[in-house]
Amino acid sequence: MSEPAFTAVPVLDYALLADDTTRPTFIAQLRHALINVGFLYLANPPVAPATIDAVVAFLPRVFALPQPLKDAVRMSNSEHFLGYSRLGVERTRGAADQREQFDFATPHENTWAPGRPDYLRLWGPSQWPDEHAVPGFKAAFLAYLADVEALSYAFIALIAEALGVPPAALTRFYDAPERMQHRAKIVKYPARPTDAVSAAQGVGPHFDAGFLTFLLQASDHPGLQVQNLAGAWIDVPPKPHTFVVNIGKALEAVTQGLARATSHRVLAPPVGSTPRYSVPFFQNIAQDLRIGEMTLDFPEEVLQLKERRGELGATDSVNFSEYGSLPSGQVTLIGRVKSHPDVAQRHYPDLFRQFFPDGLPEYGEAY
Ligand SMILES: O=C(O)CCC(=O)C(=O)O
Ligand SMILES: [Fe+2]
Repeated sequence: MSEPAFTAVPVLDYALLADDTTRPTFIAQLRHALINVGFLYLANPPVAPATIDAVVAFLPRVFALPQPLKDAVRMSNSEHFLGYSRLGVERTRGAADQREQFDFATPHENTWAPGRPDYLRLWGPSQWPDEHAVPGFKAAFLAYLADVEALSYAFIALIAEALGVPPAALTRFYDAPERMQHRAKIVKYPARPTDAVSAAQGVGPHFDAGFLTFLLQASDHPGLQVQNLAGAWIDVPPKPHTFVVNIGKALEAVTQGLARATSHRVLAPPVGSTPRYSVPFFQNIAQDLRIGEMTLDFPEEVLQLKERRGELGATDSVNFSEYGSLPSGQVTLIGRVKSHPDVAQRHYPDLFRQFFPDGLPEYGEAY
């Protein structure tokens, strides 16, 4: 008998890990969520509420900065695709997303040198908004990043345990922590305008890259949806004091599809709504790995759970399918080029021409 397609995203309580009698329950729930859902809520995560609240309180203020201050840190300044993107400039599945965002990352000095692969230019310093205009934001966000980064490493060890492999089977996909960089962004989804039906795409259907995503739904708005095994869209409404955790395409690839990368999207808030805010954190893997050559061996009883999952229905997401053939950094770079053609045109002109042979897609002024 195969697993029925899920109709809700499971909630896992991190507090269960603190006690040896409840820990196995968490691990079993995690195994189920990885294999049959690809998404979970993590309640009571080990990130202090004050650290989260500080970031949440800043969000409306950062987006309310005068436009010239936001444009001063525009993403097209950055070969690392870090910085500010105006509403409508980002694209998913070839259509414009209706969200405004700042991409940041954990601290990292770029060491790319001419002659080395282009994807090694992807990691580098963030562009922070003017400290005088939002005093304390940078410090609050860096504190948040550090805690979620630590959680992301702790969580990958739990995933190894849930799938019956030693932690090193997964941690070998990272460089030394000081050589890694992980990204996070703050996102604002304004209400959809009255006159445009197409503007309902907050972000179109997609998979995430890398290993894990930790998403903070930072306002009380529905809109996030995930696609179940049968292809139906399931709501993932915000739940206080939780992160939403999902699997990236790289983790799916190295686990031979045991851990599912689940297709997801965000619908823009309805006409007249206040804006929705979110803060996704994306855990990367080392850039120069060809993970198609690095799959893992799993215990037979775990592999059988995959068999029981049955056939996967078609999803609406198509991105990051190149992990089998290209270095991981190149896969990420292609994703960035497709999402941010304006940035690519400026910093990666050859790749830009490859993916946009007809030039910049239409979205108002070039940026
Ligand atoms: O804003 C959200 O809730 C999800 C965003 C997302 O899926 C992404 O940026 O990859
Ligand atoms: Fe996503």
